[in-house]
This record gives sequence, C-alpha cells and structure tokens, in this order.
Amino acid sequence: MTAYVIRNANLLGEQAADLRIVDGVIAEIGTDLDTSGDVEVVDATGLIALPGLVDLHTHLREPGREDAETVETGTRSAAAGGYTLVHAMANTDPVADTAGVVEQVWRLGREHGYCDVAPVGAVTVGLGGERLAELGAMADSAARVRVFSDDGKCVSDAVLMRRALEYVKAFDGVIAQHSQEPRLTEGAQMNEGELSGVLGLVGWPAVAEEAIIARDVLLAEHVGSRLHVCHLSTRGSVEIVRWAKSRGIDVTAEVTPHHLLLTDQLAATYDPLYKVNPPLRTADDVAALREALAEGIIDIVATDHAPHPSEDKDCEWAAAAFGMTGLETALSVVQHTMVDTGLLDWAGVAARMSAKPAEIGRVAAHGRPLAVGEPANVVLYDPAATRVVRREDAVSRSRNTPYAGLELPGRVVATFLRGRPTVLDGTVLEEVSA
Ligand SMILES: NC(=O)N[C@@H](CC(=O)O)C(=O)O
Ligand SMILES: [Zn+2]
Ligand SMILES: [Zn+2]
Repeated sequence: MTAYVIRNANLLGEQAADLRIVDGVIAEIGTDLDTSGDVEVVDATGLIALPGLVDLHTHLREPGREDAETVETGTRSAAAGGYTLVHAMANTDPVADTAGVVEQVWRLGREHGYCDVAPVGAVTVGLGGERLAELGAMADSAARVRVFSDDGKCVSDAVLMRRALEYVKAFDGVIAQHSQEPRLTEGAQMNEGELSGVLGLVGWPAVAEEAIIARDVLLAEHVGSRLHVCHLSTRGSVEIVRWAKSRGIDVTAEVTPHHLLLTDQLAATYDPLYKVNPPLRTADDVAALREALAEGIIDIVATDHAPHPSEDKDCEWAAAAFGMTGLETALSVVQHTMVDTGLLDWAGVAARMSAKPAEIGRVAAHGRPLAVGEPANVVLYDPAATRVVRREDAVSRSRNTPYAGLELPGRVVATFLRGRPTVLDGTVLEEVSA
C-alpha cells in the first residue's frame, strides 16, 4: 500500500502540519516530515484537512432504481464530496427490511471501495407502516445496522413508533423519523404559505412536521429511547427540539444543505428541481435553521442526497418526484451558509459533518479526530476556490442538483479512505481497490 505525506495542510483550519499516512493509518503529524524513500507527497498548501465526512442520510437507490443511482455511482459521488461513510436509506426496491438486503448493500459498498456504506434498516415491513421489520436480525447482520428509518414515509402510527423505539434499545439503535403527518400533507406540493396560494399548489404546513416531532420526542422520553429527526425544516421544529433537549430527552436532529440555503420562493419557477420533501421553507425558517445548527440544537448536516432520473424531474411540478442530489455540493453549501457567514469555524463543521453523524450512527471507525493512530479518513479542501455548479459535471448518475448555474465556494481536492485516495486533484479515481 502506498504511503503518503500530505504536506502543509491546515488541520481543521487551525494549525499547519504535515500528515504521514502508512498502512491506512495516520502515522505521524508534524512539520517538515521526512519524504525520502517510497512515499507519495501531496502538496496541501492552502488546503484545509478535515476528517472524512459522514452522511447519515443518503439515497443510493440500489437495489431497484439503478437508473437513478447505484452503490457504485453514489459512493463515487460521495467521495467527490469528501465523504468516507454514507448511511444508505432503506426505501429501495426491495426495501432494506431484512438482513439479506442490508448485507448486500453493505457488501457492495466494500467491494467498490469509494466510500463505506452503512445501510439503514426499514422500521416497518416494506415501509408499509403496519408491521415492524426484523430490526434485531438487521442489527446482528454483517452490516451491523444501528439506524432504522422508513424515510420517504413517516412512521405515523404512534403504537408502532413506540414499539420501534423500545425494540432498538436492546442494541443501542436509533429511529430516524421522517416527520410528516400524512393526513395534513395529502397532495401537498410545496410549503404552505402565501405563495402556495398564489401558485395554486397544495400547501404543506409546518405543523405537519412539528406535530410528529412533538409526539415523537414525548414517546422517546416515555420509553427512554433514542430518536433522530430527519431533515428538520421549520423554526417551530427547532423550538420543539430545543425544548426536548432542555428536558434531557435523547433526541438528535439533522438539517440538509438545501434547507440551509434555498427558500420556497424558488417554487415560483415551477421548476421541479426545487421540489423536495420536506419542502423548501421561508427565509425566516432558513435563518432559524442556521442559528440552531451553530448553537447545536440541530446536531448535524445530512445531505438527503435523493437522485432521480430526468424523466422523473423534467416534467411538470405536480408530476415530478420529490428530491435533489447533494453529496457533491454539501461542503460548499455549508461553507457558504455557515463558515463564510461567521456562524461556524472548521472545527464546528467537522463536528457536524463527521464526528457527530458517526456517533449518532454508532460507527466507531469513522468521524475520528485527525490524530496519530487513527484511520486515515481525510479530506483536503480548498476554501478559496470557487466554481459554478453545472449539471453535466455530476459524478452521481442523476443530475437533479438545485444549484446549477450558482457559484459556490470551495472544492474537494482529495479524499482518503483508510489511507487510499478515492479523489486526487479534484477527480474521482477510476480504480481504488488494492
Ligand atoms: N427527500 C426527498 O424529497 N425524497 C427522498 C425521500 C425522503 O427523504 O423523504 C427520496 O427518496 O427521493
Ligand atoms: Zn425523508
Ligand atoms: Zn431521504
């Protein structure tokens, strides 16, 4: 295995140093490290080194919708964005509701080698919302599932949600809830507000999200279990999570990059690239989400990378699928919304995009600090670069990015997964295996 010396990187934006990577591990950190002998030198002058990013919420679409994404294309996209571990959502076909399916997804991640994959297990059989899936069997499988979610659908039945929360305590699992009261969102197309009335699109009220979060934090308290709130999107949701945390309820929450940047006003374009679940909200919600992420009320950023082929997006709004891609732009959007605005420093970004998501997912080998003896999962990032996002540049198989034409700061220059580069010079490598 090739040894590397990363020269003159800015560790977490705090301190310039060289990193030596040997046999997949950070072997040495210091200045002017010896580069004689069999070692590749990567000049990281001007670049920030962060621990490999961890996504708690990615849709890889395999099995079943390989026309949108596969484990291979999705993990290449993840590597391009600086990720070394992604959690793959269970809303595939077949649904990831058995040990067999989660093991298959996990193994495909390992085989392709671009980014580790931690499969999320479905909470209910077939995402049907009626019977609990075999949570224990998925937890005990080779995939070691700890995060369970019916994402795409809400576990709306309170009894089932309670039972799921109780069940996962046995193996320190967590239920990641897609908080959407189904009756309040029938036919909903965009955020409910003045604009939905003007555009004639069925509105999606904030209360449809907030009512489920309020119920679930109370259930989590009642059974003494762990709850994670997916893609929280409103100011009211922030206030409920704040209240729950102040009571000591074991709840964590995520926000997506797109909910940190974009607003419901984009629906006026009628371009389904801006159609997403939950919907883009108001500028006031965006401000609340940014503050809550800075404060730690929202724990992490998760992409909710939701690739869709063009036939499901290049159509009229009402017929289009919900979702946008996000892995390749997440760090840039976080820099733009959180770092360049002074709300977070790079250590804060590393906590929210690497250490904390790994902790919530109970993945011990990821989200580790950049320190000697740790696995060499490292991103090198150029915060001074800028780029105009172009759909045709997508590494993902799908091109439904909402940022096309927008100039965003920053560029992932290199990603290392256990000491092997998956990205160098800003390009995903064709071959990554040993
Ligand atoms: N976010 C979305 O708009 N879509 C997701 C489902 C989800 O995350 O709820 C998808 O699977 O396409
Ligand atoms: Zn969801
Ligand atoms: Zn999702």
